[in-house]
Amino acid sequence: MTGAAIEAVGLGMTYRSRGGSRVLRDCSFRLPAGRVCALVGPNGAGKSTLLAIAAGFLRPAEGTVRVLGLTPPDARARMAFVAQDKPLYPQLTVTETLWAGAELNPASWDQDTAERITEPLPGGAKVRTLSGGQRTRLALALALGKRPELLLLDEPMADLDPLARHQLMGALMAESAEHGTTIVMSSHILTELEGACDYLLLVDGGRIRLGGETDDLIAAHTLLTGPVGDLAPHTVVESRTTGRQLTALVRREGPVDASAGWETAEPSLEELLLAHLRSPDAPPLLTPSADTRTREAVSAA
Ligand SMILES: Nc1ncnc2c1ncn2[C@@H]1O[C@H](COP(=O)(O)OP(=O)(O)OP(=O)(O)O)[C@@H](O)[C@H]1O
Repeated sequence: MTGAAIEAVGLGMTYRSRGGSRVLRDCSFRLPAGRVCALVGPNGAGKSTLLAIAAGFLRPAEGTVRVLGLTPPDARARMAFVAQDKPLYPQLTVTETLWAGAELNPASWDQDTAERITEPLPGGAKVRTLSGGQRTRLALALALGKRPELLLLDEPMADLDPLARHQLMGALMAESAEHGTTIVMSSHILTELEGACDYLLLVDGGRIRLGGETDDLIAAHTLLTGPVGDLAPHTVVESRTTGRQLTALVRREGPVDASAGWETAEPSLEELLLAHLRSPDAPPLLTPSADTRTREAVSAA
């Protein structure tokens, strides 16, 4: 699949009850189709708001968002959204919920996939009697059964036990690999994302701080440890000194000065994210595939 699954330009959002203060500001990014994207950021960063806008449940105050090349409401039939509170009909049973999924999505419904996900649940159990994790399983079954091109998941794994998390993560990965489904998954559990997601969006304070291929974002950074010294010309994300010892995360602008006596290492995903979260003034970084200006520049040339 080619093209963008999501393309946002200058997205801004306010909630009236917050007196007009911005919860998203000037968010511009592109998520190429077919990627499994981790949406990370601290509590209150704006992740759920961003997902709800992409799903067409909220209208942005500023800017535009295109989903699968369409406005979010027009793209709804081709995407699925599992919100944090997993809204389901409490009076329906598990089996009836899947029937409803089939009725609502006659053209695309995949009963086998949905049943594979709900397999451990008793079909006759009413939704209102299910545990939080069991409801999550059913909500994911509905979403995957729809066979969407884009799957938006807001903290999907938070209430699942480790085995269920492992199994459902595997099902999501298989779905993406087999059908090219784009998946966006918000989470605070970095270990769950590290091996699974090949794309990353870091939202912090309503802004996009990092966006792009996880490997490329990691590779653009270097951890330096050694004697205190001049870090120019590199872009410093975070630097700490203890006595005469320096620890810094930088974006390399050319080779690292061999005479400075620094040891260099590639940061882990966690080190990369934590350094950015501790340094809100570090400049944002979008790889070319995530940068909406790249295509404008290419088409203008
Ligand atoms: N319905 C609402 N009305 C008013 N303010 C809201 C509403 N929903 C979210 N907010 C505010 O918008 C900001 C972003 O919230 P959002 O839920 O998008 O963050 P998040 O990154 O998903 O957080 P978390 O990781 O805690 O789920 C927060 O300051 C929150 O208080």
